[in-house]
Amino acid sequence: MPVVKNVSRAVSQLLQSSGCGCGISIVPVRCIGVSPRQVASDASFHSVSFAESDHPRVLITGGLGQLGVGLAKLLRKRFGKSNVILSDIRKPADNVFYSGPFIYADILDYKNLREIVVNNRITWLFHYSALLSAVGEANVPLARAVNITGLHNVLDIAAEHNLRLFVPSTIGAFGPTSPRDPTPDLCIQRPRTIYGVSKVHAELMGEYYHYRYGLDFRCLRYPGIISADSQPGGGTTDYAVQIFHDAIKTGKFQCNLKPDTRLPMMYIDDCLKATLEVMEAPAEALSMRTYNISAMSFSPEELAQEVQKHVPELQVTYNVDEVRQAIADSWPMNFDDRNARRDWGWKHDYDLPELVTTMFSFLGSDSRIAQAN
Ligand SMILES: NC(=O)c1ccc[n+]([C@@H]2O[C@H](COP(=O)([O-])OP(=O)(O)OC[C@H]3O[C@@H](n4cnc5c(N)ncnc54)[C@H](O)[C@@H]3O)[C@@H](O)[C@H]2O)c1
Ligand SMILES: C[C@@H](O)[C@H](N)C(=O)O
Repeated sequence: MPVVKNVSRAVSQLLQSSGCGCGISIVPVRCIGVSPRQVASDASFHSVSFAESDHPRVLITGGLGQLGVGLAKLLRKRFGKSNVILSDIRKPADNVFYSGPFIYADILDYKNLREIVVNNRITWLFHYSALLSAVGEANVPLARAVNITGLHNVLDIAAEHNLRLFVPSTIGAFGPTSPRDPTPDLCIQRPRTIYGVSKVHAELMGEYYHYRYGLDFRCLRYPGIISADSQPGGGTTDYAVQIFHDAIKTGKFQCNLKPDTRLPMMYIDDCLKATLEVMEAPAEALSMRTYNISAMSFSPEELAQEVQKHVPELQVTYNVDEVRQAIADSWPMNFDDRNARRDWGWKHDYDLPELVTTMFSFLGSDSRIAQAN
């Protein structure tokens, strides 16, 4: 198949000349065929001005979840609206659809994904599609397909087209035999969820592709992320978002984790800032390809106390979900992120009091139960 050979040779030469230094960069090109699908072309986002071409051309997969829309907003501010394409398999809300390019992309459809990357001349890919910890345990075959098979598709396309690839990992990539307080970057990782297993797999595969094929793979292990304008997608740390909504709406919150369950957490702005920073960091600054990032660590009772400073009438009860509790009990309590701070200057802005104040100012604490009564 001459086309395959030529592409393989060309990409290989490109990688070697980009100085990955490994000298064995035969990219894992899959059989190139004619894709049955054509991505609808949108003249406004295919015509790129000279100035815009200086910026990366970005694709975000799984972009309609808790984190993707915020990431698109941040990247569009930096690289221009038309240079950042949000994608998912779900239908976007009007405000998302009209805020910039959106495209359907199923990461399990290799050809469709490749076509999007080629047609839109993508150079950076943020791979956000995943099933999180609790929903993953409820549907292991689907979690395995999306989190592992989907990742394989993304890795091959990224290597084949010389993309810079960001894949988020998680505190969930550690397990009960990892040191939990604090958890360093490099230690034993034996997670007990399909989510955690798939994320360790992603870390290892990404690093393998980096050393084997020169793929510019970058990965951060996120703590539980807290956001005001987007809902979490079925994880163990979701309670830390729900408490704000319930405090405002009903003044009552039922927590599905025990009061003293301590987990690393982060406000979304810090998470997205770190993601952009590590993607923009010069390659020579990165002594590793997968970093822990940390901001704060708290338990439900500590979060409730801080929330009660804003909503003193909040009543908190506990009704433990055994699946989520077992997951939380196997995860880090504190994250050691010294390597990120040293290598590329990571620094968080939000501790617990700032997080809670920011959440209430975003959600409008004035509209809390007092008004509903
Ligand atoms: N939110 C957190 O607290 C947190 C913490 C650590 C790591 N992460 C990681 O960050 C990433 C984004 O997290 P999130 O909270 O936005 O997740 P989310 O569950 O809210 O969103 C995931 C998105 O993936 C999409 N998806 C599912 N199957 C797909 C498929 N076949 N093709 C394309 N898209 C598909 C879903 O429609 C959904 O919109 C994930 O990889 C997650 O593991 C998140
Ligand atoms: C921690 C993270 O990966 C996600 N919020 C979960 O709880 O599954």
